[in-house]
Amino acid sequence: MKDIKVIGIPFDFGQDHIGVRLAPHVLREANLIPRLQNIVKTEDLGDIIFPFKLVEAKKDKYIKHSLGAGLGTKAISDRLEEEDLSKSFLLNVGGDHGLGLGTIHGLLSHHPESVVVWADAHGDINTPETSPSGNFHGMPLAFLLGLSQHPHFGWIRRKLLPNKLIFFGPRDLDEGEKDIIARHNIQYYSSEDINRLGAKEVIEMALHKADPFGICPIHLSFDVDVFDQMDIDSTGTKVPYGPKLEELFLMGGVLAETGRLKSMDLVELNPQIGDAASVERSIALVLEFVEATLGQVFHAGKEKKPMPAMLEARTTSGRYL
Ligand SMILES: NC(=[NH2+])NCCC[C@H](N)C(=O)O
Ligand SMILES: [Mn+2]
Repeated sequence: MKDIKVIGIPFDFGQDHIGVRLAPHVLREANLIPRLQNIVKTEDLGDIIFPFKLVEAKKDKYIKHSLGAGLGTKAISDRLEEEDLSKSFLLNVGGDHGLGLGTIHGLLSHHPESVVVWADAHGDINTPETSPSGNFHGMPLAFLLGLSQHPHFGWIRRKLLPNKLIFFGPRDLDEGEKDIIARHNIQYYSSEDINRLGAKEVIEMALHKADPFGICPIHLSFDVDVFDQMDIDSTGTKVPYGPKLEELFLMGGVLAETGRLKSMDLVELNPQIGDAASVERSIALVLEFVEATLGQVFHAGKEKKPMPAMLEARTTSGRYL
């Protein structure tokens, strides 16, 4: 890989907060692009444009904003499909996690054998029928695996195989999700597993099971709510008992060191949640995670840079005392 391509995806049809659509903008304001330029040549492809959420004329019984979610994810997939990614690392900056249907569907056209690591406090694998909330950001994986049908998602034509999916850090699963995960035998490592077995060991074991020959490209779909709620404030669906900061940074590093990490979603940062200081801390932490992971993708084995935002989060969170 020669360079990084960044695409902003202010997709917010997956849940009710509108602040997530501001994240690509605030991350650029916080110097996302120059910081990546320090690692390797980086091109900002700009944003995919979506209409604002409208009050739904007729409420869908199962999926809120289903028309926006269906058309929006199709637009994302089409956009990524036409992009030349042969020499580039792709960073998709969301937006809510519903966009993962679009990004991964689009990426599967380039790398049909991809392994997907879903780092998240949640499963995001509800079908419209099992979803307790009707929020599409809790459903993208069920569509990707071909477990859900809906008229606004009739465009879906690729499938992610359940054995290519790895959950890292989930701790808030709905009953229907637990069923789906068990039925399809999907790899699942909770914060407790990670703590007990070690982040490096867990991720290596998981990759080995998903891809025994170690040849498949890897996509990391990183929901910032995978961080413990004490470590990050500016996200819409926080959950306690997350993996430790070090464990998450290590996971990013181990994926990078395989040499096969080709793309990443960064989702659910919401700069409208939390006071000014915690918004600033959240942004700094997220940027540092991206920087540390991509630093390892392009300069594996080199000495790591100091991580002030992580240390700051450690001292303010009260979790590591
Ligand atoms: N990407 C997220 N933050 N997802 C939260 C999903 C929460 C819950 N499981 C639901 O289906 O509504
Ligand atoms: Mn998620």
